[in-house]
Amino acid sequence: MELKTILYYLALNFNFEPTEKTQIPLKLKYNPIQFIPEKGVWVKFTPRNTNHPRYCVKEDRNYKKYKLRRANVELLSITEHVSYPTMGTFGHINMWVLLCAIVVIIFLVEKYLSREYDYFEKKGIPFAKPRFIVGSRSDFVLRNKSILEVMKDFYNEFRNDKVSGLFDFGSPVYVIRDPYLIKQLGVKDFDHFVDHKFLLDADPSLFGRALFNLRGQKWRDMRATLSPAFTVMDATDGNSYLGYRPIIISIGLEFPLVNAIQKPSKMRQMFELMNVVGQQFANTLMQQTKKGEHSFEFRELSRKFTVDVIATCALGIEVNSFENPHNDFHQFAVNMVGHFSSFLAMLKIVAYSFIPNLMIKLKVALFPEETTKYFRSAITETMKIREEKSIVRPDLINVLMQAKKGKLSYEAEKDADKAVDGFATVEESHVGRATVTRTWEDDDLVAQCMIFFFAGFESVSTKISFMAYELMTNPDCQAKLQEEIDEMHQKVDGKAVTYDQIQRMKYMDQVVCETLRKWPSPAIDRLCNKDFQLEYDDKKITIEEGRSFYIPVAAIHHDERYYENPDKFDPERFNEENRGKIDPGTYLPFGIGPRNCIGSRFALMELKTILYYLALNFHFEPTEKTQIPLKLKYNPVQLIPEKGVWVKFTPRK
Ligand code: HEM
Repeated sequence: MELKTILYYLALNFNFEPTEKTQIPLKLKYNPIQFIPEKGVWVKFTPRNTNHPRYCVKEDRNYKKYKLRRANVELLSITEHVSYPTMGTFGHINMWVLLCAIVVIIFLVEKYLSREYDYFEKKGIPFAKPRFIVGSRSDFVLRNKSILEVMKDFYNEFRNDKVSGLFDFGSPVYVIRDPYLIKQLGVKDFDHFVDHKFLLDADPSLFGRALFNLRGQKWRDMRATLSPAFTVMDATDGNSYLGYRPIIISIGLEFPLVNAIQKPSKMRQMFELMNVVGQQFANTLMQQTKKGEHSFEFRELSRKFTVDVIATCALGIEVNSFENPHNDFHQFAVNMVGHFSSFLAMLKIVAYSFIPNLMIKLKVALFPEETTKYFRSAITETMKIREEKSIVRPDLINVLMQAKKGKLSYEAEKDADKAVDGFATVEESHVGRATVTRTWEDDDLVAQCMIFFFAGFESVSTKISFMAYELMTNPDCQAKLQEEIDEMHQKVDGKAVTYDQIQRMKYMDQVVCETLRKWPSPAIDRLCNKDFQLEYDDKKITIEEGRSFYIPVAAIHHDERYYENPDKFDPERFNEENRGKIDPGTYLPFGIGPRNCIGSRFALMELKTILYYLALNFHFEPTEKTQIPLKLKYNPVQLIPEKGVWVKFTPRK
């Protein structure tokens, strides 16, 4: 009936003719279930010149495309007297073959994945019971709980066991929850557990060459190459530093001019750049509020800050994403996060762990080719211009250019410098302090810019939004923070703060530390690269090469044995008196040991800078869109607010 109806009205209204795109004779593409024209059926519709009342074809593009196309196949079949039957018996046979093949494949996959389901049982270690295909990771498919809840469930199931097990699909993974063992495996016996579990170094896109994904000696060399960029001490870079003052005079920002004789550390130099972005951000927000726009989704908003920070500090590009949200860099960043958090990307990551050889053969890349291309050309072009014009700018590109020439080395921090940093900062180990002689290819260096770009803007903007949420819902904390900020503002006479001044703000550090405690990365992981004898209580077990473990950071941070009333936001946990009582094995926002977060100082600096300028200028309040209490959406990599964090900014008097 449908066919006849559409045929009636179309033929009533139009003449049908082939176009230059029409495939004549029509060929079929392969489809086991039905006949489908290989290149569709292109038809030119010419309205017929008759006096009948016309049927009006709906001006909906999809409707037209779909309905007309379907009708045309049948029209051709009728007018040309060519019969296009359904697949009939043959089609059904094919369908059954297909279904059987699917069932057999599922059966074989399950058989393959379940081959090690007795791994922990044999070792006498308690473990989360595996389920069909997904092992213990049904969260990955169901996505009905946040990763914080998933981690807490694993953790609480074996509350009193120092070590337990779970199955990432078919692969057995240890879960280490005892603070002493965490320190042992993460720091003391680090040489057995150098790399991450997911073998993404084979990813043919630039991402595979990024520090996070490198393994073994290559990782050690790259870590040592990059670490001078993240110290607070001066690095000997062989360049005479002439002072740098970013040119953003038009909006009348104040910032200290770096002294030409005293050569500041890389971090301090980068802070100057960040400071400018912080003030610029607060100024633009102030202008928006004057125009009557007060409420913003804070994660989205703070991404604009972090994109600008990372663009200037890492890549030497100045953009104002708040004023110009469609700039290439901001768009690129948003697309990159979109790709990374997609289900497809997660599948690729998992596949790289289980079938790395096949993935390498198929050259499956985590990020699309355009992303890599765009990034590569932006960085190499900048490096080329700098080389040609002898431009020296205190940013990561400069560090990488020096690293390429072998002109960088790490200098130990003075104790005084260490004291300046926030409590959460993680120290660089002997690995990062080593001298490197390896020559890097351009792509190796570009890849580091890419990971800094990615890590620097996405993880930080998410943490900033949690911080804003906590300050809105804990107005006492907000008031106390503003008191400290106002004091500092008076002390610097309304000018910009310096790195050391902002780092010495105690309550601000407490707020940041507590935010990172309550909303950390879900877990960190390590891969065993040589057999290890693990001894605890009366047990002795061997963790074999190729096995891996998780440290369930988020669950540890929410364990009331370490943090009383863990769901409460309480910056006093990190005051002078209390912070000394915290066991480092129970506070891991930036990971642990030589493989910890290389950007911890940078991240803290970003968090504090934005907090300083925003809390100095605005009160944060919830809007009717703010989700209280905040819920998390499912994401296997990080904690993300389900409905964002809506904030109303009211300018302070
Ligand atoms: C608040 C923000 C951030 C948090 C919570 C965070 C957290 C982490 C964590 C938990 C790890 C894994 C550590 C481990 O396995 O022990 C990590 C690694 C890493 N992070 Fe961050 N990060 C942040 C910001 C940054 C920034 C701003 C950068 C760069 C500018 C950065 C660069 C990296 C890199 C390159 C690694 C891999 C290190 C390696 O494998 O040697 N992160 N981060």
